[in-house]
Amino acid sequence: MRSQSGRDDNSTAPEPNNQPPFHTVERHPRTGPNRFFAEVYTLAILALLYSHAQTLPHKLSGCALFVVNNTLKTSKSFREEEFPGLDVFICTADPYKEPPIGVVNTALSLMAYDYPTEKISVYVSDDAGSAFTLFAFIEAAKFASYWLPFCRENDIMDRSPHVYFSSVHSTNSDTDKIKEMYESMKAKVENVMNREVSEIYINDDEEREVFNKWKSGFTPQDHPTVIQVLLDSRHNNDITGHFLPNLIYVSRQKSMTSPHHFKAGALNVLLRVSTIMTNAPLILTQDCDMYSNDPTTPLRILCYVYDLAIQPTLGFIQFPQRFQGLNKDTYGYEFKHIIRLHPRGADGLGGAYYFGTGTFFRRRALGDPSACVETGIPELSPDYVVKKHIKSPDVLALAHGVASCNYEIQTQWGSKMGFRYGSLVEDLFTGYQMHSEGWRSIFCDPERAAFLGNAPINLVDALYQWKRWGVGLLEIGLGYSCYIFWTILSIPTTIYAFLPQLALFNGVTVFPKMYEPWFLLHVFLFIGAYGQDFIEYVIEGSSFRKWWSSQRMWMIRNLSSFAFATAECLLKSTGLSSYGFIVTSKVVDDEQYKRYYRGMWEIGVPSTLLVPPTTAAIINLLSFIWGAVLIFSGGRDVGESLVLQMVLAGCIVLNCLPIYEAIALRSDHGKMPTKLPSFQHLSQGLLCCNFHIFQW
Ligand SMILES: O=c1ccn([C@@H]2O[C@H](COP(=O)(O)OP(=O)(O)O[C@H]3O[C@H](CO)[C@@H](O)[C@H](O)[C@H]3O)[C@@H](O)[C@H]2O)c(=O)[nH]1
Ligand SMILES: [Mn+2]
Repeated sequence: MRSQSGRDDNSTAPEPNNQPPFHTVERHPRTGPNRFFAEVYTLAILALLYSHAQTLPHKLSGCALFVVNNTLKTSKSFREEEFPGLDVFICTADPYKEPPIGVVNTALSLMAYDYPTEKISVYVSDDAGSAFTLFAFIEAAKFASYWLPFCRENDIMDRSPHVYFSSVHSTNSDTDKIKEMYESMKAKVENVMNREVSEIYINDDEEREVFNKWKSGFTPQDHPTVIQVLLDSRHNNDITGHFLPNLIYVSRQKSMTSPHHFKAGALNVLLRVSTIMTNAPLILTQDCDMYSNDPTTPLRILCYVYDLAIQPTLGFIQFPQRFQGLNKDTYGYEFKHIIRLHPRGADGLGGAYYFGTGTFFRRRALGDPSACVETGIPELSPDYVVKKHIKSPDVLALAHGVASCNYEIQTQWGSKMGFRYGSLVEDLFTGYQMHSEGWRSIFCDPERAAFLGNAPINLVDALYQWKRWGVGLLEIGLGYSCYIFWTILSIPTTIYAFLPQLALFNGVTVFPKMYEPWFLLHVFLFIGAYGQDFIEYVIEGSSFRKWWSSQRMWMIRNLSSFAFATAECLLKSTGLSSYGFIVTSKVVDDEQYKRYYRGMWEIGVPSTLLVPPTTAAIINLLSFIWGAVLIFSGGRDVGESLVLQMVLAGCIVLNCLPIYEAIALRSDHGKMPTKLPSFQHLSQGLLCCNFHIFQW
């Protein structure tokens, strides 16, 4: 454990006064059965290896060990003046994939937390350096002075205006008025995207001066730092005279010649800028689409932060990344295992992973930048008490300096300090490194989701997102969690999706026959993995349909995203390829959304990522039909020897039903594009099958 010197800002826990505990630790009720199953399953796999059969893909499932419950019963014992400051970091990177009005909604929902407003500072990192995003936030700052008191006075839970106005809500003249204001802000923010931020949108000289920076040669990849304090809690009040939170727009300097390290780089800039401006001991990192769904969330955090028993080593508190509007969850984004079940288990093993969003950090756990010999800036210390005004020229000059693209050269940023570089899943990597340094984390999963975001509603977007995660997991290496094996599982999955089927074409048996002793082992491994997965989904309150989507996407991801990720990593290691962070689109097209809501697959655009699943779909269907012909003509013996291959091909065919539908039965824009590169591959595949058939 790293030593912690100096007084921790959070250590002023209120007196216990015989109050109930802040939170309790319980053993998960399914710990025993889960462990037993894991042991039996491991033995079965060893038996399989022993039998020299090939590895069967299976899902590693976490052993839930402990659950940490928290309670708000004691929140009354805190005095508001004692609440620690909270710096909120919101990242955005592309105004076309992440429409500014969405980012604004996220920011407003967080600014409206049930927390002393003057203690909240919201920092927006704009990696695209977009005047549209800045413009949107200038408008949001004005709207906030109406929205925050409205939320407070009406005690509303949905504090993202978009969510509130889209839901069933009471209507009266106040609501109508504020809705009108929101709609007019939204229209302005959306209209400006179709042109540029011209004179008609600029209100005063200060704004004109800022937008002047966007003239000559300013591009998303090459531009100077822009830091704009849009709200300053010491001077800006809402319409009822209450303080407003600080709101600061930050677009770090970018240059074509300096690496920017994607989101981790953006977060590190915010870490430094915020240390200089507000230096709150608590930091919340948020993706731009993950809005707050529960205004009391920061109060829950205090239940952990103030617990003296865990405080010395507490690094971060993680909330699950939950998504709204999943409906039939076509692309398996309920993530029961990754975001709910496994972190609970990990809680009993030193702490949940960092998911990149919905995470409250203690600032000191991210390192002490002032201790770096190279910097020597006392204002960067986690213990530094900010006295200067946030808009003072000194503070702004220093903040611009630490946001420059050369600042990190020859420092420990990204290696020993802040958010870590070196993986496209910087979140998991940072959490892993913090755990290795001795920090622990806590998973907090209240019934009402603390945050909700958007999952992709397009198959190709989903596959690209998974490919990035696959590459990131491989970059981390084989040291951390079972998730690293996910990418590698693409190799056996691809083998299982093609090899037994090609053997089926030739009538060759690759699995044990029905009455052979190893047959039952295969059946157990198959039913055991799927059965446990299913039971956990259902016990956790999910539906059969969602479980089915999740297992189907597991297969598709392995054949596509993870297979490409593995290939890409191999190419990169030979110097033939490089990769970047492709931002997932958050744009919601109404037509696409309607089809998604009906549970239809949305493909529409050609992509090489679709090639392997499409080819697997066709090969499996043909081999299943051919196998049926063989069994029909060959009799019982042939049936007994091909049964496992038939079951495998049959399951893959069932999983691929939406692909057949998208190829042959649909005419809408979401169908499989006819120019898909797979058809060339497919014909090669068919030629190869014909060859085998011919040989047979
Ligand atoms: O150069 C970049 C690229 C991305 N982002 C931001 O990073 C966030 C996550 O990007 P997104 O495209 O939404 O990726 P997801 O795959 O949905 O994100 C998941 O996976 C990422 C790691 O791959 C984590 O950083 C995220 O927190 C986690 O939600 C967004 O707010 C982006 O604006 C940046 O700020 N700079
Ligand atoms: Mn996202």
